[in-house]
Amino acid sequence: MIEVEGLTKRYGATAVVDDVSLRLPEGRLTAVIGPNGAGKSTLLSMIARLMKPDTGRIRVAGLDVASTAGEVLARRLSILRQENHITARLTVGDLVAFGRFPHSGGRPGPEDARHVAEALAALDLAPFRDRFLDELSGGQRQRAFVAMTLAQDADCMLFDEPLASLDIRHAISMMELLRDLCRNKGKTVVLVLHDINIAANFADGVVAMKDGRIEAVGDTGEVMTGERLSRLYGLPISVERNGGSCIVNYFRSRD
Ligand SMILES: Nc1ncnc2c1ncn2[C@@H]1O[C@H](COP(=O)(O)OP(=O)(O)OP(=O)(O)O)[C@@H](O)[C@H]1O
Repeated sequence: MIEVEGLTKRYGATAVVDDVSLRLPEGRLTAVIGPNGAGKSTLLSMIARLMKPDTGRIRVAGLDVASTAGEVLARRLSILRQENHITARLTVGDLVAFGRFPHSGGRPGPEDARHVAEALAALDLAPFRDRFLDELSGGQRQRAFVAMTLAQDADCMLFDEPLASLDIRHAISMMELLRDLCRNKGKTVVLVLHDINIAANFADGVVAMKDGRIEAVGDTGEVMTGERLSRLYGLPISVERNGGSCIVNYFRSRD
């Protein structure tokens, strides 16, 4: 469970996250959607204590994020940010093993090795284990960072645009993997998504943000309506539901 209360972040006079309150229950996959600059990354960064809010409180798995020791928080919460630059020359296996640091303290045991192997296999990366990160394609590198975050095995996992650079097969398989982690292991997964079709088809719940505020929050079917999405993005959008699947159609804003 992630609980956010009255969270605000300002740059000068502009509140880029403006009095946001949210409860994201455990065992659910929540997509955060909204236009560029809506405040999605800022919200995730504050939840993960990478950025200090001006006001507000955040609790993750019952822990107050502002006052919990780093090593305790890192076992409950992981985040993968939008941009990941690592200057050291690391292999995929080394990177994913870093995810175990909060558990292993730098002295990995069999349990750590198991998590690393599982994360590599889940992200289709076993053949790349000994490759250096700068010898991978963009999508392979992105999958390696996601594998590192999974290996951390935190209760709550935050991902900022995890599907960036992924082909459609890997994107779908990553969403299935994250959904299974929620369903079968009770994880709480929150991810910023720009692909609203994928959000509509995989997320249990959606948080729609614009101008630093929550425009809508709730179950995916309630939030992802043509009317709401058109207003959110300022573009004509319709949503078709067919059995269990959902198609979001975008129209050109002019001829
Ligand atoms: N250091 C900063 N100084 C001033 N404004 C900033 C700073 N960092 C971010 N912002 C502004 O905060 C707002 C929210 O940014 P944020 O990255 O959270 O948006 P986002 O919804 O994640 O956008 P995107 O979809 O483009 O990734 C933006 O308008 C951005 O320009």
